[in-house]
Amino acid sequence: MTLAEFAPAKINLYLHVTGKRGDGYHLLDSLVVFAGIGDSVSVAPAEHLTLAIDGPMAAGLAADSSNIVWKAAEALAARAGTRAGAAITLTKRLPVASGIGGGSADAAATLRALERLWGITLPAADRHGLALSLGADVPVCLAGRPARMSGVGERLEPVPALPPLWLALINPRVPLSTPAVFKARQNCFSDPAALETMPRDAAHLAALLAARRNDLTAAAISLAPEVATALAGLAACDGCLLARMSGSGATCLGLFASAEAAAGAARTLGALHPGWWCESAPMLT
Ligand SMILES: C[C@@](CO)(OP(=O)(O)O)[C@H](O)COP(=O)(O)OP(=O)(O)OC[C@H]1O[C@@H](n2ccc(N)nc2=O)[C@H](O)[C@@H]1O
Ligand SMILES: Nc1ncnc2c1ncn2[C@@H]1O[C@H](COP(=O)(O)OP(=O)(O)O)[C@@H](O)[C@H]1O
Repeated sequence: MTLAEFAPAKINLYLHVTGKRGDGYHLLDSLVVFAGIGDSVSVAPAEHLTLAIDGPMAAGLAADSSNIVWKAAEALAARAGTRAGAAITLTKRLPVASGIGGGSADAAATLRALERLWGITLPAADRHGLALSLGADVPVCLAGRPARMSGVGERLEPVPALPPLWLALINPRVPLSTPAVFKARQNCFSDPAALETMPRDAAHLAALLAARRNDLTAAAISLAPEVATALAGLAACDGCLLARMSGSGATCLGLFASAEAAAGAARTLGALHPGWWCESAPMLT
């Protein structure tokens, strides 16, 4: 018996840094959605824990206890008090350290898959705490649906229904470390900016988002100037309603009202920048 879970890319449609906690973690306000492109995690019964990694982005990722998939499995086993093992396979399609939460999505998919394999149902608060202990982005990835994320990532609220939307996702293949980007930013803060109106369509959503920002963009560009090139390239594509960086970068997203327009942008930028990761996908609603 093998059980598989999809680990979709996490996209920050806006990301405001609203403050800083005493422990150095930043307070955020973000509209988080998921894309129909991602990694996958499959699990099968086994006596011990093992991890194998395949897929186009597997290179350089260690299949040992430093991998967040392994950490998620160990943390769940400890919390549930089980000594069961599992043979885990991670198929890595998302670029590593790229602002689209690949590791967080993998951790969340691992928790979901192992809960099924091991027959575990944790109380909701324990499950949430376990996810947060793995990373600030893991709770939203575990919830797996569009949400307003605040606090350091622990507060999740439902958002108004979002219209159909397609994304071009462009990564210049420069890994960016999340702590390094937070460290490089100017020490100023934004107001929270929840979406209060239900967007009529993709263009309306883009207009609402245009009044918001990703507050980590300047810091990411200071470390990886290619981010600015990706944003300008996306903005110049036919049908691009908004170009923005996701998370701490370097992946940038273009918002489009059709699958064809998003795919066209990914093709155009892929042809201009061989070696960049240029994909398109629907937003999952
Ligand atoms: C910035 C965001 C936005 O969604 O996305 P990514 O760029 O990672 O995809 C996330 O908050 C990242 O979440 P995640 O990658 O899980 O962060 P963690 O592993 O918990 O923390 C890594 C480091 O990032 C910084 N950090 C993270 C989250 C936060 N709210 N404040 C922070 O200052 C801290 O320096 C921390 O040591
Ligand atoms: N399964 C995993 N996938 C991606 N990165 C992982 C994984 N396990 C551990 N990591 C480490 O986590 C760091 C953050 O990676 P990732 O989650 O892809 O980035 P981001 O937080 O920018 O979206 C990387 O530097 C990588 O070494």
